[in-house]
Amino acid sequence: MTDPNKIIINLALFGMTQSGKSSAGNILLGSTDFHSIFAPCSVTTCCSLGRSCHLHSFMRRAGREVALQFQVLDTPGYPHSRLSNEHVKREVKEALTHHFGQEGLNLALLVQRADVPFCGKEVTYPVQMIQELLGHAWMNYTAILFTHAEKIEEAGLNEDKYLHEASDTLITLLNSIQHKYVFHYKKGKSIYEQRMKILERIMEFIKENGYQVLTFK
Ligand SMILES: Nc1nc2c(ncn2[C@@H]2O[C@H](COP(=O)(O)OP(=O)(O)OP(=O)(O)O)[C@@H](O)[C@H]2O)c(=O)[nH]1
Repeated sequence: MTDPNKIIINLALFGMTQSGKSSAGNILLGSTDFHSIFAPCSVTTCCSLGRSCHLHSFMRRAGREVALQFQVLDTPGYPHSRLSNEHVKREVKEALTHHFGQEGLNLALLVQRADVPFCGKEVTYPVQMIQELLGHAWMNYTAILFTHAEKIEEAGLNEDKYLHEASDTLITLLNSIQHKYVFHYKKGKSIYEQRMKILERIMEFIKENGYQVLTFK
């Protein structure tokens, strides 16, 4: 029987090689489960699922504290430096079915470096994979997690200015996903504060979507 005082939130990370998926996954989980390292090629080759500890004092329902647990699926970069696009797509599809087939996916996070312009053919590949694997309702279940956001501040911009000056491709994508985005700054605040800021925002998106999930067969 499901425990009414516990909610499991299922997230999947998508993005280009070295966009910061594993690192973002570790922040979300509050762990170092995923192997995250700088490399001039793709590091992650298989999908893997990480689970966070239960988070208390984060959410209340009907006057009672609800424990939240996040499950995060890390995926290989797309495009990948060694694996074909077909291989990566198959791997991710199988992992989604295996881990979230029944329970369902709450949110797909497109992990995108804020310091890499969102233009050209390759940046759209991960979006295409999300569309193919999530189906026609993909936009209700997708948010962008911008990594390397500290570069925005270093350039003397802020989030609003950055988005105002963004490429047409990014603006179109943001419009399709109803402006669901969050910036990750890898400096300043403690890891705990960075984590809470991102989790709060993600929970807002999930709540706005009525806690609906996408299942995979
Ligand atoms: N400065 C900065 N570095 C970051 C940020 N996010 C990730 N990195 C670094 O970028 C490098 C690659 O990060 P990963 O998390 O391994 O990237 P990935 O997308 O999982 O990489 P692949 O598995 O190769 O596709 C690591 O050295 C991270 O520490 C960020 O927000 N700011």
